[in-house]
Amino acid sequence: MSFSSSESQHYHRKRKLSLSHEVDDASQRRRHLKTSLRLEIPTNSVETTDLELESAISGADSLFDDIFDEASGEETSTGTLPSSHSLVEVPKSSSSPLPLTLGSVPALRSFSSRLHSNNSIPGLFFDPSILIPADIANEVFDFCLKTYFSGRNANVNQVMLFGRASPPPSEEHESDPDSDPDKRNTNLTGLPPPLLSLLSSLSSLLLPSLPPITHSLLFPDSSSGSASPSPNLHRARQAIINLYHPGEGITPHVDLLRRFGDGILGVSFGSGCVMEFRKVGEGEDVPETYAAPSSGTNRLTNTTSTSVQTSGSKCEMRTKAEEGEGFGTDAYDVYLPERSVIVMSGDARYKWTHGIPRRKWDYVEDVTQDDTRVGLDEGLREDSLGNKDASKNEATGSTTERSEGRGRCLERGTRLSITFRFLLPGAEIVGLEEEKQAE
Ligand SMILES: O=C(O)CCC(=O)C(=O)O
Ligand SMILES: [Fe+2]
Repeated sequence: MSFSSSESQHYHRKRKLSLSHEVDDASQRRRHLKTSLRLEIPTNSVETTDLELESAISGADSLFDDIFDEASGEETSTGTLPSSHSLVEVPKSSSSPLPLTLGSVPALRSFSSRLHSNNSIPGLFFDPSILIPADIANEVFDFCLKTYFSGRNANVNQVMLFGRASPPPSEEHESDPDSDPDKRNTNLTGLPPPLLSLLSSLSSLLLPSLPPITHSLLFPDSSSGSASPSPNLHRARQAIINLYHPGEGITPHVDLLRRFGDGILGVSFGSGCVMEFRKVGEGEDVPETYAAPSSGTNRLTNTTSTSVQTSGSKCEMRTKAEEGEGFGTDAYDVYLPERSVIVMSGDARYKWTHGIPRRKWDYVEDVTQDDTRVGLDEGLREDSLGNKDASKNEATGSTTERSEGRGRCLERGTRLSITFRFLLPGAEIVGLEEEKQAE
């Protein structure tokens, strides 16, 4: 199977929890599984095809062959950081009450991060006070649930959409003699209108806070004030939509180095959750493989990563001794409230893993710039969590909140995330490796 991203297509992923298996020996990691993918051409619903794809799966936690997001198993490159983009993120405006980069001014993050490291993550931009407007969030959330995850897709939990690359001026002229900008920016992009509106509102929302070079990385077509042209200009955009039920998470990973460029933009809908960041050690293989959202065992979380362990319907702090040994030196847990936006570029994209622990509750403590706790007043709660109004999450069952010691336990609801990335040249042709393996 192969396709060009210029043909608008999307893939539904079916969760097959029964196929989960634990494999410790790296040589036994590769498994051939039947993975059912539905290939659809969504623009004007031209065609729908069901494919059975024989493919390889790698990683002990993996439930699927992830032809787009997992390495083939041998891919262990540490990647090189594009020299044009070695970043220390410095928000350029002070218009936001909490403009921050992680590590410099984390307004809210889960307790464990404070225990393990105070270092920042260059290239990670996260400001919990920057929230996408509720009406846009609701529209996108409802649209995605209805379009991709209900009815015959009720067992799907991951969908990939591919937007067209905007062609260089000469090609653009050939393919669209009228050069109608409206056409280029809407129905011909391949992404559905609610996602295009989301992108446009994200671009405006982030413009005052992101460094111009980062803004131009994420929104190469917009005028961000960046002096240098974006490396992502004319690259196809991928939107990966993940649906997490309470208790589900995603294995720590670095997004595929050979498939995606720099600049990853993620938005949370429906519920918040903790995202864990871990620095990849010197000489350590970059873990590019990951499991799609699932409730399978996450050994990293269970044994080493958090000072607060949650299970079932309980949220309780664990003592340090219960945490286990082996935790690395650089680690942060960041609570991503619903409607919040996270940006990974530079080191954050290439040298740190991100993952979501599989649990139903997150224990979250508010901290300020100098790591002093701030009061849990209503204003802060509303700003940082976006969850002041408890009735607002009725549809998804999120977010029950309980005070526990020095922080709060937040119950997860159904969370949907949309992550936007750019395909590297050549990465828009997929499936060749998988076809070979299937032979
Ligand atoms: O759900 C999220 O926010 C993260 C998803 C992610 O990391 C991925 O799909 O690569
Ligand atoms: Fe990722």
